[in-house]
Amino acid sequence: MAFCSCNQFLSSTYPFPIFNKNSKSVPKFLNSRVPQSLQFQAYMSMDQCGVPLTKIKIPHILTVAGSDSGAGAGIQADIKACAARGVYCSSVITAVTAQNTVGVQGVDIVSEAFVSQQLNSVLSDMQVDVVKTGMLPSLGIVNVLCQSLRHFPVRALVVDPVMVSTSGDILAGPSILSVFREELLPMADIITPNIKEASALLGGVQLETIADMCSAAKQLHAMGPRSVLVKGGDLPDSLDAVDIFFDGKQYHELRSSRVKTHNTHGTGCTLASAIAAELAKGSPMLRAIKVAKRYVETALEYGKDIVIGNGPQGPFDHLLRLKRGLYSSTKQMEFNPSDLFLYAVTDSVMNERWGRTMTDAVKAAIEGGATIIQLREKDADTREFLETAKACVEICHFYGKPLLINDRIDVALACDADGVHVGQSDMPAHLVRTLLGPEKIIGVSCKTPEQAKQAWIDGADYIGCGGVYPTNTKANNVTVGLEGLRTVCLASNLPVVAIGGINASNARSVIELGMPNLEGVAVVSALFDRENILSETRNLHASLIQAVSKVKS
Ligand SMILES: Nc1ncnc2c1ncn2[C@@H]1O[C@H](COP(=O)(O)OP(=O)(O)OP(=O)(O)O)[C@@H](O)[C@H]1O
Ligand SMILES: Cc1ncc(CO)c(N)n1
Ligand SMILES: [Mg+2]
Repeated sequence: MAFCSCNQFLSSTYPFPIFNKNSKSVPKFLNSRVPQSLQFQAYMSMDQCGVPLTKIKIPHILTVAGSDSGAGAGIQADIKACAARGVYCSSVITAVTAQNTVGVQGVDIVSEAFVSQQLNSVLSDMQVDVVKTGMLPSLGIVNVLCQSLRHFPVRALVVDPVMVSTSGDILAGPSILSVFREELLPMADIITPNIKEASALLGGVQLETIADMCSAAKQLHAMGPRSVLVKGGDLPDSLDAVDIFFDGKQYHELRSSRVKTHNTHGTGCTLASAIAAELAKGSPMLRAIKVAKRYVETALEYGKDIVIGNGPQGPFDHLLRLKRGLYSSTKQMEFNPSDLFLYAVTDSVMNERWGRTMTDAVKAAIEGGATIIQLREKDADTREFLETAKACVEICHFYGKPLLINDRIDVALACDADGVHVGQSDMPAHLVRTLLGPEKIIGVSCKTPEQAKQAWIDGADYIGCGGVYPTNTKANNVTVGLEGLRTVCLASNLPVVAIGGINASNARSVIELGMPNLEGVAVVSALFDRENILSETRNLHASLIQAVSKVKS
């Protein structure tokens, strides 16, 4: 059945018009023979491409700020901070700066008419919750912004009164001060000046102590904003990063440890965007500031050692990810279905029985021909498991083999494993994919065609199917047999690895099923509950090679 396009969809229950409300055309199918109530349900639930029309209002920040070509501050910082804090961010650009870690080499101011046009485009259409302002380089731009805000009121306004970059370059001159004081500040729910900006707004008073910051916050509050945060990132001789929040009644001293780093370019823009993000999610002001400050501190800590540029003040890591590559000895393994050929699943109880360490067992299995390792740990302490997992990642990567973690997504993330394997009662694979991201390898245990189809929809990379034969390794495990394995392979769009009671003598029957997407066998006891892992793995590998060549011939 053909359905009409998205922009003809209007919901009477949704508080905002989601799609083009000017569309007057009546959906064609309303004239067809399908009962109208059914048509409406179908219409409500999917578009012409079969895409579900789920109505979710995303918190939306509009940043009105300047572009920083070095991308540590300005619009670029705002968008990254909003992405990190899980809100949508649109952007009205007021100026384009040529800027790097050394300083600001040039500024090109966008005309007020074009700033106005951008504001109109976004505010007239996109359901903005909170506006956050940064660099507002001309009096005209501040004026058109105030006009737009009066015309399109939003839930909250966060004003970061950007004037001077940390490098000392002027981003907005004294000409804007009067319109700032008279027009913009009284509309703001919060203003977030740093020490220099607070001083400039107050006509040049010196601010050197926390008491000075409190007094400045009070005087700025008298100019009309609902609350004031004076930021102390540049407070001389302060061991902590101290900010003062004044809500008109009470002062709050917000203190965090000062991260020892030169990578602090853009902390102010980032803090203001993160405050806006929390407000858009519904937090009250003080809570929004505390969360935002904690986020800035975490991001600074995370990015304190990164090197970008040669200047005195580098950018940091808004998404807390850049550092990852530096510490892992090798990059994430790319998944190849042939990795499933001889899939070794570890068992620490068996290792104890034979008096060996996990790392020795993993090493022996790989040297014997294992093509992928899964660490399966049911009882160990998390900390002990993590340490073992880290050591095993190193070994596996040394040999160029992927390492997966059974069940424990947290451990997989913490040791930067190549992926995880989950069962039907563990976390659903689509959530695992969300948590681990697009690169990691995800395997799912499936016993039925339905489970196999779901694993594919959920974004898994492979299916583990079993128990093929009865096994003691897993209690109460249903044996699906070779026939069950065949059914799952036939139903699956994904590569399959067979598991359950497989060893060197019966592996051949599994391979001889001849299913094109059956890539290999997974084994526990046949390798690890034996005296010599190396020779057992070699044997199994040889049997598999033999079986495959027989199937091919
Ligand atoms: N080294 C640091 N460690 C922890 N927090 C810091 C550090 N430097 C700044 N901050 C915090 O970052 C936030 C931004 O304050 P800051 O005074 O740096 O703003 P700013 O001067 O406007 O920044 P920028 O102009 O670089 O964007 C404040 O909450 C401040 O306490
Ligand atoms: C564009 C821009 N906005 C704000 C700041 C303040 O950090 C900066 N350096 N550059
Ligand atoms: Mg600033």
